[in-house]
Amino acid sequence: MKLHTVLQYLQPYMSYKGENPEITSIVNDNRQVTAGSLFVCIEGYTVDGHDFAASAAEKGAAAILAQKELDLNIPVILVKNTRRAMAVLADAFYGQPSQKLHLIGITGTNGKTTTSHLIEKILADSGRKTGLIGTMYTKIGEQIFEVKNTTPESLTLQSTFKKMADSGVDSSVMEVSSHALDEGRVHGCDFDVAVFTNLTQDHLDYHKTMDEYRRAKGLLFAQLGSSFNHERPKYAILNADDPASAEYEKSTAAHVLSYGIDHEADLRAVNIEMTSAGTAFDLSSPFGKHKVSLKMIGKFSVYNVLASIGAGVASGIPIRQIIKSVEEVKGVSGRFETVDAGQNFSVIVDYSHTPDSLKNALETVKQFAQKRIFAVVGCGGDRDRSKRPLMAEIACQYSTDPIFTSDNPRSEDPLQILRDMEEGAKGEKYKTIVDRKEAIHYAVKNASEGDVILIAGKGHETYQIIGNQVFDFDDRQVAKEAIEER
Ligand SMILES: CC(=O)N[C@H]1[C@@H](OP(=O)(O)OP(=O)(O)OC[C@H]2O[C@@H](n3ccc(=O)[nH]c3=O)[C@H](O)[C@@H]2O)O[C@H](CO)[C@@H](O)[C@@H]1O[C@H](C)C(=O)N[C@@H](C)C(=O)N[C@H](CCC(=O)O)C(=O)O
Ligand SMILES: Nc1ncnc2c1ncn2[C@@H]1O[C@H](COP(=O)(O)OP(=O)(O)OP(=O)(O)O)[C@@H](O)[C@H]1O
Ligand SMILES: N[C@H](CCC[C@H](N)C(=O)O)C(=O)O
Ligand SMILES: [Mg+2]
Repeated sequence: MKLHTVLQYLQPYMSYKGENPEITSIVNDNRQVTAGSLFVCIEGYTVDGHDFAASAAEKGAAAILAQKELDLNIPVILVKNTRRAMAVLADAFYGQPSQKLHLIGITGTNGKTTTSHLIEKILADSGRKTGLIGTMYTKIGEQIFEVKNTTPESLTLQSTFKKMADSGVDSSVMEVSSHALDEGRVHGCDFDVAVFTNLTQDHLDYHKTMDEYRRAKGLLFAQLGSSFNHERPKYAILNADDPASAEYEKSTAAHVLSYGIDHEADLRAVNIEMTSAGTAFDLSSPFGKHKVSLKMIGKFSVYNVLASIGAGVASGIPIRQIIKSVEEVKGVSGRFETVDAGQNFSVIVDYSHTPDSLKNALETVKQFAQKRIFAVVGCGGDRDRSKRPLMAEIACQYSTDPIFTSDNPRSEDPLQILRDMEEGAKGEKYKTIVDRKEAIHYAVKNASEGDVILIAGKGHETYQIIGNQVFDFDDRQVAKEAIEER
């Protein structure tokens, strides 16, 4: 594509009449520059991409997109906001691929990964060829690719959509993080269905206040197309039991389908019955009443299933078929996953890393624990500090044997993270074991018949980040070894 062609998409932002080289790729990392690249300089949170412009030019970049003057011997195109311009160019360069897909976005503090997998299964079972983008990986058909972020930046995202469309994918499900909405990583994404799971505390290191966090998540609904294309209707699937939904309903022009348990909703679960083997409920919906019998447990699973049913209905799939699909799901990797090595107590590995998800997980455990509940809990470093004492307090309140340990300390001192946690547990009985492996072994060694151990925070993760080193670490594996050692 010629530089002038690429730039025509930025006309509202700039005018440029210089050279017109061929643009072979658009990148925002100088390490990815090859001959003919357009290098986009992003002012980041840790470094300034403008500092890598000279290196990009040396590596053969054809042009630079910047928001600061740069003195280089290749064309430098100046715009006010490179992140925004990058999203516009990404969409154009890859041929507006999201318009070729039935695109479903999911936002909310907890449940995005789980819900996205449920929706993917519903779509796949109905004969669609699916793609998925989220915390664990990107999936194109059956192929799996590693990811750095839950929601990638715009260039990666749009190139992924193009790969999906090129390989015959017709429907794609993605997690949309609040960071991505705030940074405009999803600008240009033509969502057909936007799903809201819930809003509780997390990420206040980034958003500062709950109001700002709520506003960021709301962008997904505000940005759903505001024109009524009746051949391709847009839907917002909102949680009637979460107060933020009222605001999101006001901010979207899309059709709204609500779901809930405690409040009136289009899709409502009533008569919920839970056992340690599963959850059954009656679904009332505009399409009649249906019995649903899940293999997953917990009230939160019912919410995720209701949200997925909403997305399925909004995707034109018959409700009976949707129910059949969700009834088959055993669970999602690292989410309330049981570790079974023949022991006479339960071990559950879960990805709860927020106060609300930890409380939900422990409340669910309480329903079938016969005696003690061990909660092995840590909090991530370089993340919202204010959730640490809250999570510690919840661990003390909802378990009999709270064990505070490390999650991914990242650049922080693991002992300081534990001290932050301990602030929330004053006067309570708990144990602190900084080494996660030791903490898991301690719980396993001390558990007896009928007890439950919840190992929270790292779920599917197969690593632990301490300082800037990444160590192999898998809670499920470590728990298994500990059980075998008993
Ligand atoms: C705080 C935050 O949102 N950071 C994200 C942000 O990074 P940044 O803007 O700070 O980038 P930077 O590292 O300073 O680099 C600036 C520019 O210089 C470039 N660069 C940098 C180094 C170099 O040698 N050469 C070079 O060209 C970079 O490519 C970039 O263009 O933009 C990057 C690209 O989109 C993200 O990968 C990065 O996520 C980091 C890894 C992160 O930890 N983010 C977390 C907080 C996050 O976004 N989490 C949510 C999930 C939350 C949830 O699900 O609960 C997510 O969506 O992942
Ligand atoms: N609907 C829900 N409401 C509250 N808690 C939930 C819900 N669904 C799952 N959880 C809890 O939250 C944990 C994380 O779930 P999941 O990975 O699906 O969320 P996520 O929103 O994708 O998280 P992340 O923001 O880290 O990507 C689960 O392990 C479970 O304990
Ligand atoms: N998406 C979340 C995942 C947290 C997982 C937890 N294990 C941690 O490292 O804090 C985040 O980036 O904040
Ligand atoms: Mg996720």
